[in-house]
Amino acid sequence: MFNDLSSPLAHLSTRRSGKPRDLAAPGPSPEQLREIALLAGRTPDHGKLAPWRFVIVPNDRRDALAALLVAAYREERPEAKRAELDAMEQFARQAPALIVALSSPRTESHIPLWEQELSAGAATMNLVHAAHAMGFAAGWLTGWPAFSDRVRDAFGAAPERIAGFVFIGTPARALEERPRPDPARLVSTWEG
Ligand SMILES: Cc1cc2nc3c(=O)[nH]c(=O)nc-3n(C[C@H](O)[C@H](O)[C@H](O)COP(=O)(O)O)c2cc1C
Repeated sequence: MFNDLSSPLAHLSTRRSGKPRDLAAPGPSPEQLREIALLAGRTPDHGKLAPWRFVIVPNDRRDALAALLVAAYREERPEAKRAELDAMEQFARQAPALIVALSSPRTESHIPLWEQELSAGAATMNLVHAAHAMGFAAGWLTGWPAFSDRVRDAFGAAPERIAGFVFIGTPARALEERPRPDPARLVSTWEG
């Protein structure tokens, strides 16, 4: 069984993301989506900088997102084939709900950028955890859109970066396990 919510430990040991393209209704309500983002604000960060933020993409803005991704992709790759543009459209439209997680580093701070970016990754993971704790499944994607300056500029401004597109909904097909790290390589004991 995946995503067993009977206890925090049960959830951590059965946690499995949903594939965004396989996420269907029901998704979170607008209030739940906001709550998910607020819950992810409770993330460790050195220096209390909160070097991340979350942008909710309402469903009535998905067409606008699709148009943005297609235009940005075409601008960078004028020779793009129809299938590539279709993939951008599908990316923007998949799953019932979407939150864009931004890494928002404070460059004036003495806290190293690396630490701020680590915290942004942790905050994005907490978005996934919050969505799962509410009974949904989430999937964290980056792909081409996360590395396009034009797309980033539609959500924020440099030096911000898109940490991830977190899609949320209910798995329309049974989740399948993916390979997990070899415990022998994953954990060792320092022998000094
Ligand atoms: C930073 C980051 C970016 C990712 N981007 C993609 C992506 O673009 N496409 C993809 O198929 N999976 C991507 N993944 C992996 C998915 O989130 C994947 O479904 C996830 O690793 C499933 O693992 P889980 O079941 O342990 O949550 C990304 C993961 C991370 C952490």
